[in-house]
Amino acid sequence: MNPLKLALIQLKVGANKAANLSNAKNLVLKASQNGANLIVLPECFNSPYGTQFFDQYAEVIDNSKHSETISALSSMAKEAKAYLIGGSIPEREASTGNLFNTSTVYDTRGNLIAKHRKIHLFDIDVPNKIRFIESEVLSPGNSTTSFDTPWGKIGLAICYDVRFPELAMLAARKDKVKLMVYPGAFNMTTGPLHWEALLRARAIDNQIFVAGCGPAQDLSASYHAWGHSTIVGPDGKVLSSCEFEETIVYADLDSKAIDEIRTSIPVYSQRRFDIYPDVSS
Ligand SMILES: NC(=O)CC(=O)C(=O)O
Repeated sequence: MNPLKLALIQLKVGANKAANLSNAKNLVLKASQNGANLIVLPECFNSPYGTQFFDQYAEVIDNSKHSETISALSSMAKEAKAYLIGGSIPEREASTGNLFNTSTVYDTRGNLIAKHRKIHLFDIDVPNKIRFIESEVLSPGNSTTSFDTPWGKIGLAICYDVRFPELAMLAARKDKVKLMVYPGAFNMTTGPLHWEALLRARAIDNQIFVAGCGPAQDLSASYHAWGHSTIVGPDGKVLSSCEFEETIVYADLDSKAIDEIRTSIPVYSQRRFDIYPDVSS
């Protein structure tokens, strides 16, 4: 099997949903023309990121009746003939009206094959820096997500979920994922402090590939994103990254690298679950 060519689209997101979708489409097609097999968009890619926007931009995700964004993503994947992780969007659950931060995944024919609702909501208050309380308007998801591809299983979670190592470990050990993908949107406070460190930590913990895809920075928006979309190898080295601008970050992922690091530094098989089977209390 040839390596998986991964493309992270660091999209510039604005207030106009139709423009965001059309911009995403252009860059998805560009990534596929450059040979990408799996293309990723950032967290909240069809709407500005902010609790004040989620209700206005929310869409129902329904297999039989596709929303504007779901239809657009499905067509993009089909036209690109690539797997597509559609960043995330504000989702409205039809039966309850509850809102979620939700990522959807499409195969090369445009079929919706997986859906992840952000499990850990971004509730932080750093004095004089940033206060963001997603739980004021969003409900949390309650399940982990992985999906099959010809390159093996891929795990999916969203942004703040990266801070919780248990999720990636579950995916790596139970689902045997080779790559964990996080559409994200860190900011100018938490980005420089933690973004790359967390992505590298999840890769080193589990000896898998890890990717985080953020939006480009827009200083006229209320939320100043950190950008820095990054792909990390199973040995913890950054394979590819960028800064703040709209761009596409690529890397070729060969699963042989996972076998090599697990053989040379075998922590994957040296874990002592007899000593720490449950650390929840
Ligand atoms: N946007 C997020 O969910 C998370 C984030 O910015 C952070 O953890 O920092």
